[in-house]
Amino acid sequence: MHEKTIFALSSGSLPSGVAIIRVSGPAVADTAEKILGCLPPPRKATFSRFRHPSTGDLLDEGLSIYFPGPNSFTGEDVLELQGHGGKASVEAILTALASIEGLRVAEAGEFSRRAFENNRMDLTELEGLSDLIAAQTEGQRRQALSQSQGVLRALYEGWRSDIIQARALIEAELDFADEDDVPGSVSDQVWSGVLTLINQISDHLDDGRRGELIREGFSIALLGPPNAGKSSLLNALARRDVAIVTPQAGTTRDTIEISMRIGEHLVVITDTAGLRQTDDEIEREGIKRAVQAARHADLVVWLSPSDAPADLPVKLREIPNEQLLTIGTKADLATSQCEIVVSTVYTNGLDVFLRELEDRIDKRLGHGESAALSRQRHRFALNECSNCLRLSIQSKLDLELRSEHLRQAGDHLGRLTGRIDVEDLLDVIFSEFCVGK
Ligand SMILES: Nc1nc2c(c(=O)[nH]1)N(C=O)[C@@H](CNc1ccc(C(=O)N[C@@H](CCC(=O)O)C(=O)O)cc1)CN2
Ligand SMILES: Nc1nc2c(ncn2[C@@H]2O[C@H](COP(=O)(O)OP(=O)(O)OP(=O)(O)O)[C@@H](O)[C@H]2O)c(=O)[nH]1
Ligand SMILES: [Mg+2]
Repeated sequence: MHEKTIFALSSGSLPSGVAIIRVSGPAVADTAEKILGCLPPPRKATFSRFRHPSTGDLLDEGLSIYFPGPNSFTGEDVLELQGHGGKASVEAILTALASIEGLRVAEAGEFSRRAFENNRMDLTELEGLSDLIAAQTEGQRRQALSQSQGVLRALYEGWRSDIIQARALIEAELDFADEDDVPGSVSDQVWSGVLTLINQISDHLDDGRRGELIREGFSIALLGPPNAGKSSLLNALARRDVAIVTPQAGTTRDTIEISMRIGEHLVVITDTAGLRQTDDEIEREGIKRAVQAARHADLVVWLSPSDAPADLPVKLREIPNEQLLTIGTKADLATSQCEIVVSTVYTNGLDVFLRELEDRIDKRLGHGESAALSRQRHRFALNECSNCLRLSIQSKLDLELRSEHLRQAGDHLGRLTGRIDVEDLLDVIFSEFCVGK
């Protein structure tokens, strides 16, 4: 339990219709007495007057809710003061709270941190909560909500307890190794169970980075010869004048990124320098970056001008078919061989193009059918876990060593959910939180 009671404005920026100030910690009951004159009934929204604890001045009136611990968001006693969302009203209440002995302003993410420390949430749920607040698309919202409700926690804790169970059986076998009548079949079963687990983890990892792409954004690179209309298309998609467009070939050099929503998903679209042979040093650097962007993209859109069709250059032929979409541009000037054609002059074909993008993105990212890992941290830990499990099933190794590999495998999952030594990770995770969360 923490000594200090923390408080902060938990609702959004002011002014707002209503503002929610949360207080959490051992001094909550005392705080309620001082500000409200009494402790409101548990878990009931109660109309109250908020008064300054020493002067008795009326500060605001609103609703108060008391959540006695451990049945609260943080697991501690929590008091919510839901007042008017004026800057001065909120300031007056915060100042009054600060004047009470034992209370201090919460740091960013501190309410959530206490929820973690009181075992109300594990690390993956915390990350889900942080993602939920950052979510900008329906896909992100759905994934973050289910993660904050513990889909990954359930999966990883389940695996961890399987490993602990397996290790217990192996340890038992080690203890009885001197006795002649121990059947080998127990450990055979254990190792076949571990093999099943390795396969489950591998299926979970082998998801085309679905969860990470939902969270970070699906990346699309626009490539083509100079003057194909890449920057014009970027501007049309962004509906603003982001990139310079001129009739001169070789206008764009730096890569230019925009973020937008397509269907349920966040997408990052990169405009690039037109590909051609050139002696211009700056342009050459731009082309190098363009090729890099193409290699890192989840989808490359190749723009072939209808009036001067251009094939995909050799250095982009390594890109797999399903990550490539060729479209004809400047459809107003000539007929194109391409199935999808656009014209940014008459804004023709943009809707068909967008629908094709949406289809491809949805196919790749799905609709949150199964639990997907959402961070590289998860991928690293699961890979480490899996490596240890693979070592543990090597029958030529000493049984004691194999058991040790099992222990390490379990520890990697424990770090993933925050059950073991994660102090260093906490600061990283909470740095993403805002004050009041
Ligand atoms: N006013 C308000 N709205 C809010 C929050 C809040 O803190 N205050 N939340 C802040 O994130 C979210 C809801 N999160 C919460 C999570 C748990 C409990 C809670 O009291 N849990 C108890 C009782 C559960 C139950 O009755 O089933 C418990 O888990 O024991 C409250 C809010 C979104 N809306
Ligand atoms: N007729 C017609 N002209 C277009 C269309 N799209 C772009 N243009 C023109 O083509 C020229 C080149 O357009 P950009 O968008 O700058 O082409 P880019 O592919 O970005 O060119 P670089 O940056 O040089 O590689 C400009 O003059 C545009 O106005 C189109 O759909 N139809
Ligand atoms: Mg350009």
